[in-house]
Amino acid sequence: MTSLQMEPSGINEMVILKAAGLKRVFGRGQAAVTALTDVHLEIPAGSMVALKGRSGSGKTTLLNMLSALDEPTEGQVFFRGCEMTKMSGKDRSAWRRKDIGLVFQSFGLIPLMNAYENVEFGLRIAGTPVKGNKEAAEHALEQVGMKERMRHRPGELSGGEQQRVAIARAIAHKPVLLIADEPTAELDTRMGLQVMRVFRELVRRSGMTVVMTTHDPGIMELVDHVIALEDGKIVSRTTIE
Ligand SMILES: Nc1ncnc2c1ncn2[C@@H]1O[C@H](COP(=O)(O)OP(=O)(O)OP(=O)(O)O)[C@@H](O)[C@H]1O
Repeated sequence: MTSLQMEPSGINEMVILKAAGLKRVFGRGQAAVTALTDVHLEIPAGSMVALKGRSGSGKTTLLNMLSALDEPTEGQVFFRGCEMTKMSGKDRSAWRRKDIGLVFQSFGLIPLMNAYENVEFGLRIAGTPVKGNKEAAEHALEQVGMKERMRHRPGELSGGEQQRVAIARAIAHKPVLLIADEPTAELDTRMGLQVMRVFRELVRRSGMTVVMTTHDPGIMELVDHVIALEDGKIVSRTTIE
């Protein structure tokens, strides 16, 4: 492992996401909690990056800033050089729907819908035109190795398979950036590795960028860069050789 320089610089085509001077304070006065402070980073396009840190270190808060689900108290977030923190809420939502896929620890599948219906429904609620949705949903399920099981409901699938369906739902609209909050936390080691393999293939085949949080040291070895947080600050950046 060597130290990774991800200090802020000018607009760089190879940088998909950049954060400059991020700070996030929740609440006011005596009850104020500073969840993030002085965060600068650059995420290289087509890489897998893990944010690590103890519970409460600010990982989810940072992911929420990077995906524009939440706004920083101070600082800026740039996507391909374009400042997201300046955009209106409406424009940010439109950007998120088009360019970002979101994956969560708890899968979030609808129990009464089979795998295919979950993915296709995800496309519909994101406002993707219905024409082409069937092909897009099937292609996404194929990419995660779940096409054969697409008529199965979540209750008939293992945790790892459910998470793969959730990933298919997140990538069906072909986002360039996948943001995943503890995607392997509910899974055993073998299934966690399956999910990581799926991410790796998405990066390799379609050049997607994956930014995820994790507590698991085994998972961290499988990414390209690890950013460690402590008390809301970045304390180390490591490139995995
Ligand atoms: N909406 C909120 N209101 C007040 N404090 C918050 C809020 N969200 C997060 N925090 C606080 O900000 C800090 C960072 O929380 P965050 O969820 O980002 O940590 P985390 O590293 O993702 O933790 P975990 O691994 O447990 O998910 C914590 O002290 C948390 O209590």
